[in-house]
Amino acid sequence: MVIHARGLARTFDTKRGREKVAVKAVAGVDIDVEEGEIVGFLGPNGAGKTTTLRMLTTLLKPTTGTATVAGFDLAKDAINVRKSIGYVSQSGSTASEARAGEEIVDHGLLYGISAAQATRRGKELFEQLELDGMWSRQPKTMSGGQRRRLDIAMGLVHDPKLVFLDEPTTGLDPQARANLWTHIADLRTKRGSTVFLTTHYLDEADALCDRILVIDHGSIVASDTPDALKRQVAGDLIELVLHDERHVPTAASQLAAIGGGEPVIDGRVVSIRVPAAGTELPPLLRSLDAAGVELAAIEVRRPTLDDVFLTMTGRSLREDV
Ligand SMILES: Nc1ncnc2c1ncn2[C@@H]1O[C@H](COP(=O)(O)OP(=O)(O)OP(=O)(O)O)[C@@H](O)[C@H]1O
Repeated sequence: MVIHARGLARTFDTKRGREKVAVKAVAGVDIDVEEGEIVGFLGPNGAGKTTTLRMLTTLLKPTTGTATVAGFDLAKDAINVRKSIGYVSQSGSTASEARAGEEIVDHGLLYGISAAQATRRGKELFEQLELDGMWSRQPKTMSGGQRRRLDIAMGLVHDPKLVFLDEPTTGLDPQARANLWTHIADLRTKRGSTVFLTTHYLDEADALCDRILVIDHGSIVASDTPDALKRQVAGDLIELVLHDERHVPTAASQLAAIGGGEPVIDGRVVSIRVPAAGTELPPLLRSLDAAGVELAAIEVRRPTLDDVFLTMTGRSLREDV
């Protein structure tokens, strides 16, 4: 287990007017992450994602709870935790004046590797992350996507096996996001890294993550593969468009027989949600045919993570950042 956290909690004391109030940012979470997994940590604004990440990366002390990260105890051995992980924060960490290569080497020195080692690793990472020719460039002259990849290179210069990425693609255009997804997936396939990332983007979690943890109001409300989450909450939608409205009752009773609840009827369209449409369709089509029900069209729609999120938290994720 690369991350094993139990009851991790953090309360902040803040002031509301003159009154002192305790804000429970994270209310006691259990997190297990296996080696080689890419895990997405999702939740609406203020749900507690960054606070959890800051605790797991030793930047913030938990109020209560315990964790081992990369095999070291978070409370007793923070130094070794820090040496074993990479952390790419939301804002990035590049100072604007230095050259990209210098920043990488400085970062390596910070982690206790030699300048020669940091240069070698840095150049290798620049190649892997499509930053060839950028070694002597100032980060402020780079595009958003290039700067984000430079942030990631900095987080990887000491060759950590566990990488934390806080909203890695926020603010990038769709093409740069898709490009970064490839690089994040490569971290696992080419380097065997474990990746723990926070995101607001459901499509990102869906495309990239083996497993998704959903946090809401400081508590984890779901942990599963994207597919299982979608099946669990929403189910697939089967929609039959009939040639003849007179066949609606027959079609409806056959859909009801699948056992997914009451079919919804709208003119010549009869639909139902079922856990997994793939296995239901062949027998359904045969029995509709046998009953003489002619179809004009059939549509199957898989639920999106959006459906899942809305069902679970009653809130939608901020998609526009
Ligand atoms: N230093 C702090 N002092 C007081 N309250 C804080 C502090 N840091 C976070 N909080 C509060 O804790 C809660 C969780 O914040 P956190 O930043 O972890 O959420 P998040 O899920 O990362 O949100 P976002 O998606 O906006 O980054 C919020 O209510 C926030 O206002």
